Amino acid sequence: MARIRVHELAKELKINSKELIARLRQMGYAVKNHMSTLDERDVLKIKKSLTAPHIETKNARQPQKKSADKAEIKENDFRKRALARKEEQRQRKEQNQRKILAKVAAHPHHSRGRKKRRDASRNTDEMGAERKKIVIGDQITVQELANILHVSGSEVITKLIALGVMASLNQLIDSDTATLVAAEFGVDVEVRDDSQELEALLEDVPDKPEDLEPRPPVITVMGHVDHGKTSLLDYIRHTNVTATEAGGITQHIGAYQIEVRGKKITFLDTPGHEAFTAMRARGAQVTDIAVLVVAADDGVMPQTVEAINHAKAAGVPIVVAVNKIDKPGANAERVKQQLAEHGIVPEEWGGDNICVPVSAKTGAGIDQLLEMLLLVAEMEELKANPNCPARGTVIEAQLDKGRGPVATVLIQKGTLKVGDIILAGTACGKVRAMQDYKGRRIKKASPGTPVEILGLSEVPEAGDLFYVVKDEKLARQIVEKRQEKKRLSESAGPDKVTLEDLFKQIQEGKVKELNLVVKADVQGSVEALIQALSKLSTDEVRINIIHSGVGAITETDVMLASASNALVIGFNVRPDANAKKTAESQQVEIRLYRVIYEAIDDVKAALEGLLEPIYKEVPVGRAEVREIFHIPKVGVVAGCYVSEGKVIRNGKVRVVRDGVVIYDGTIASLKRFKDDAREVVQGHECGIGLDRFQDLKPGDILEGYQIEELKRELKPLLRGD
Ligand SMILES: Nc1nc2c(ncn2[C@@H]2O[C@H](COP(=O)(O)OP(=O)(O)OP(=O)(O)O)[C@@H](O)[C@H]2O)c(=O)[nH]1
Repeated sequence: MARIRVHELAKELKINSKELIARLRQMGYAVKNHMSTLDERDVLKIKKSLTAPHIETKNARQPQKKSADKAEIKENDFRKRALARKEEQRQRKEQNQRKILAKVAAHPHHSRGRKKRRDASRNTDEMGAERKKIVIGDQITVQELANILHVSGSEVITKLIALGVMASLNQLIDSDTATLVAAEFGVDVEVRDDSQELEALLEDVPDKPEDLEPRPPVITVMGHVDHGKTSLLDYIRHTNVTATEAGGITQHIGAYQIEVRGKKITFLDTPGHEAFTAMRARGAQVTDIAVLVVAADDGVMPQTVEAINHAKAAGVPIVVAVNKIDKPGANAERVKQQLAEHGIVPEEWGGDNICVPVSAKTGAGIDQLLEMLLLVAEMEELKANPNCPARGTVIEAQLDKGRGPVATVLIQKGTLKVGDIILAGTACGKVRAMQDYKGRRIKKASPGTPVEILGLSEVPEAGDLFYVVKDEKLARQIVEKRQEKKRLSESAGPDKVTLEDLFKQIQEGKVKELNLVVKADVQGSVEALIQALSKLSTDEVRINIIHSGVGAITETDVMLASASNALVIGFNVRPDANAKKTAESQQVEIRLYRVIYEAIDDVKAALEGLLEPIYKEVPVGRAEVREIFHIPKVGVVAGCYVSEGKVIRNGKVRVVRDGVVIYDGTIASLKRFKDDAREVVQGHECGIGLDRFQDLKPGDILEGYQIEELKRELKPLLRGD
């Protein structure tokens, strides 16, 4: 089925992409940005619903509104729509209430009071005369859905299983799935996610070309250990910053700026591709140009290759500084040759990469290097609009005893001013004070500038994006929603590609490239794997080996995979302890193999959709109901005999009467004599209470079961080890 991108549809509908995205999200479509795709069927539905007249259009047509400021209308659009919806909902609720009361009034027993009235309303629902409606966000945990549906968690899980979705109580399900489940209970769902509407307010609006002005490039220095990254950064700082400033740098922040022939260059002060990729893994892209430092006496080393691949994966241009040329054993030509083998071809050899021989010790070549950075910046046409509310990225942040949360931020567009209301991650506040990299108090900061700010409510994380927003109330609302989301999604983890769900994501158009990081014990295996895996590319999805190397899987490999949404394939190697930990926290899939063709087969099977996980119901035990007790306030408890296996409290259970399943739910209470028991094994008697089921009879059979995800017959150990 043909797919259309959101921005194309927006163009067709003559509205801007941002507005369309917000509308689509309100309608329950999980669109990420203007490049997200929609299938034809959805497009038809969307067109139909968006071209239908709605409240705002009506209002806009009223003559008295004509004079209203269009820009203001747009700005308040989301709020207005939310208010209109709320009002509509309130009216509907009132209407329903009236209907229900009218029905209750017609009911002969209505005078019996409240309880009856509640029952009456429930009956009306059950009869289908009035369908209940619930309002949910774009995702919800199984337990929360069960709560608002007033059913047990296990009932929701059972419905989910029937829909082919395996989820535990704490797991998040999307609104589409929740809608299907609710429908099973005769309940309609309205999907309304304020947080998305709020977040949409933060979305970047593309600037008009005439508003853009050149901004300083932001540079990260990378390279193998001891090749001179820190020395180079220090040399540049001292010759270009300290020497001109009496007293030098009083306040050291995570980045600094220099000026070359009146043009500024911003250097990030944490060298190395690890920090660079860690930021990227958080969704922040701050670096414009990578300076790859290679010691001329040592040549290309493993971390040089890593740095190259990390920069390439980020699509950042690389300028090579061939360092230590003052040393006797220096051989810049050999370095260039080695670099060419890794796809970094010097300009003088017809390639794209500028290589500058330098010495961080004597300073030779450094001016030329800076000139070259400006040249590349010019070619990259690095521009930003300085005249809009500021936004950018947190470079580093910490809690200062005296000053509270302190964050170094890089302004990426707009101008940040003292007094602005900003939010970053789950922190917000008013900018109380700003300092530049020299520790000087400043009142405003323009794009490309690193500044240290005070005034945030908590310490944000490096890599958090920051935004200036209109008012503190809005900032707090967004932060609250984010905190809520964070709490909810902690159990679910981020949406990463796994081999298991690769096919699904390909089908949904979410994945067009499968990025892989390949590690093996020897170079021969690395090459064999790369060759065979690369050949698996299909029309739908391209296999992209973003990094490969010999040796254990490291934390850096995992961060790179996380930043690039890649899987890690290890052949005869293991992840080290940090890599394992990071893989867990970042939800990166590491697949380990001992036979090359198994790795190939797996990826192939995943591409063809043959790697679907398999779920199986596993019996746990059986109990027979011998006697029924009616216990006041508790309800029905069945005196049972465990005839097979065991019975587990909170376990799933089915009630079978005369071979027919009459209940499917959860064991709510389990007692052995008078005491609560976690489980009761075969040959013992126990008391069992079921969740929301009272109709037990002697002779009923209780069948306990569990749902297990079957590991496929994969030899390798998956995800960690
Ligand atoms: N002769 C000479 N020595 C250099 C040059 N650049 C750096 N060094 C020396 O090389 C060693 C390592 O330099 P660093 O700047 O610490 O290297 P690095 O890449 O930052 O190292 P890590 O932070 O450990 O990754 C130090 O002893 C420096 O003095 C250079 O251009 N010439």
